[in-house]
Amino acid sequence: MSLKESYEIAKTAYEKWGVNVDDALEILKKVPISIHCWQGDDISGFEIDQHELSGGIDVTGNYPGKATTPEELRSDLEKALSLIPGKHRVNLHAIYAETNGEKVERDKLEPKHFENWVKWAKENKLGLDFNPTLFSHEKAADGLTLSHPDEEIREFWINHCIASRKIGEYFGRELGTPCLTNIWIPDGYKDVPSDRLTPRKRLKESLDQIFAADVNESHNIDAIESKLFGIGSESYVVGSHEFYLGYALRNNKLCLLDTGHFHPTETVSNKISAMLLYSDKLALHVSRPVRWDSDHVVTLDDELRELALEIVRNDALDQVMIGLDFFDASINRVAAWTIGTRNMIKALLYAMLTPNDYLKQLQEDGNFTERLALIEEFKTYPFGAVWDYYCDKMGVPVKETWLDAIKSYEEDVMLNR
Ligand SMILES: C[C@H](O)[C@H](O)[C@@H](O)C(=O)CO
Ligand SMILES: [Mn+2]
Repeated sequence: MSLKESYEIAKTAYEKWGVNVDDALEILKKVPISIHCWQGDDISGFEIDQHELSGGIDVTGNYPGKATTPEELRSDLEKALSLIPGKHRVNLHAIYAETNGEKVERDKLEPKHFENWVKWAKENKLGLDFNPTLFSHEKAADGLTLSHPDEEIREFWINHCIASRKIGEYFGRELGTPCLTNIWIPDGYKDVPSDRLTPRKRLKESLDQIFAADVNESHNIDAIESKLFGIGSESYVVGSHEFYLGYALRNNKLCLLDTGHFHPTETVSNKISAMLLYSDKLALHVSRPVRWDSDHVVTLDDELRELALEIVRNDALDQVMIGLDFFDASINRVAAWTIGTRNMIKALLYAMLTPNDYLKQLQEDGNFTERLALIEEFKTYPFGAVWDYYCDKMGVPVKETWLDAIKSYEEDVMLNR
């Protein structure tokens, strides 16, 4: 049976429940996923004096072929993008600046240090997002940055964040699509603190200074990312969820929810509807925590589907900015991007092929038997046939055939580095 024939059969099955499959594919095509560049080089970046990864995060594995230059990283991203249906965005960290062999301190970074990325994004019709890098640096050696008791250190990181917002503004202006500039800091303590309030007061003041700098909001959107704990900040993190939720609501900033940054039994899918009642927009770092914030490659698991369902059934595709955040050095890094991003898109498609209005009505009517029965039956509806047809229509490999492209690229390019 051809892809088209299987698709037509699947379409009939979904349409019986009022799902317009063609419309769903049209909508899906326009949903951008922000793909994080740092999966390609284990968050090393291209600074002249490379620092060891810090900030309580870790990349494990030594799979060969890691990108070590901006050209290699861009080439790897292009390969992954050629295997992923749709038009997407690329998310950069400040450590991916290109400074022509010159040492430029992070607080002195300028748009010109990202000209190559912008040129490349234009050529590939991509939007760019950005993050200041407040880790892997001697001024973050004790795990404190924007909440540091030392004013000079705080000042350095405040200036880095302001510089980053200006770089974000430049991306947005040049590319005609606003850049999401997201601030994540590692600040916290290994052991039980004797004062939780003072560091939070300092972080609040630092953020106020960062956001006081004049940056055009139509080109740059500010986000702040919370965390529960990291390696070395097990007992206390200054930028907790409650801290940033309060700050974002009061100051009209976006909260960025990383799916690995909460208690293991807490789910981000359950937070979206609550937060959207009070904020117009929020952002995601979709990751897969395994026992801790391990940043495993995103799989099509229950929580990913639930996350996508919450975005789709609440009509929030324009309100939730979807980005990814995982890093695995134990497998081919281009394959990691491809698997994780295809899964995110698959989850959105799955959500769009669910008869959400009907299921909502069943709940309103108190018909929980039919609600559960249908949710379960839809898990084995011919979703795969629609996905395969979509990939084919979008000109990317169908099913696992994309692996062939990875194997050739690994042999011809990655292993020769
Ligand atoms: C590279 C990091 O993952 C990123 O900056 C941050 O978003 C994070 O999730 C830290 O745990
Ligand atoms: Mn994150």
